[in-house]
Amino acid sequence: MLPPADGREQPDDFFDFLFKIILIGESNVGKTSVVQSFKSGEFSEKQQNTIGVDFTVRTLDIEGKKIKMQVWDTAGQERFRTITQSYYRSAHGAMIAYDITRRPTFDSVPNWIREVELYGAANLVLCLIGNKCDLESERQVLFKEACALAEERGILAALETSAKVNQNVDDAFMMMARELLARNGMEVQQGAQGYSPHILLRSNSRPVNAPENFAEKKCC
Ligand SMILES: Nc1nc2c(ncn2[C@@H]2O[C@H](COP(=O)(O)OP(=O)(O)OP(=O)(O)O)[C@@H](O)[C@H]2O)c(=O)[nH]1
Repeated sequence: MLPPADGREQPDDFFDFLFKIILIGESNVGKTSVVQSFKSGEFSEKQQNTIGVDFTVRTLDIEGKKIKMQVWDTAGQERFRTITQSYYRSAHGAMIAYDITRRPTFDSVPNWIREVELYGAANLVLCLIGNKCDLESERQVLFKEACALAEERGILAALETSAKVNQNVDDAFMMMARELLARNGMEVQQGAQGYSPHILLRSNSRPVNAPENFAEKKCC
């Protein structure tokens, strides 16, 4: 959408880019909490399990552009799988979340990648999110394991987040937005040098469903 040329105030729903991001992963890994943290910075210990799909919107300002992030928070429970799959196709980016304190939620990440490959659009950008990193003493998954998986599968970034203490949540969405802007021909800097040790940003990620030779792979 182009801004009015006469300098009039922009309406609330003005934006330069609209990106649709889907959050997927096993039940109770904290998808709804991450979205809430992104939207309002708030956290609640008690969350209802998501039924189907919930929508949230937040507008980011990146290098003078208004980026509307429409985030689809999906239910992790198996019984909603058919509903949630129908949302993959129109997503520009997908965040696969796991819980760093529950190994099986990380072990199932390849299944979620397969879902995205099956039902997602070409060129969909993928991020991996290890949530609940505030619970360090209960950790069952090392960050380097997530990094290795990201390298192996051509995932844009691996991040450890905490919705509870609002750690790295905004960074995850910012990275996704910047990558999508770059793929839309905008010149944007990722600024990865400022990120924490719980963030791996790969410069040569390969979009899901893109040919194998889209980008060369390199090791950590
Ligand atoms: N300590 C801690 N607890 C968290 C964090 N994120 C979420 N939780 C808790 O984990 C539980 C599950 O969180 P949800 O956000 O409902 O998980 P979900 O992945 O959306 O679950 P489904 O809707 O079933 O797919 C809740 O009790 C949250 O309070 C976090 O970063 N740290």
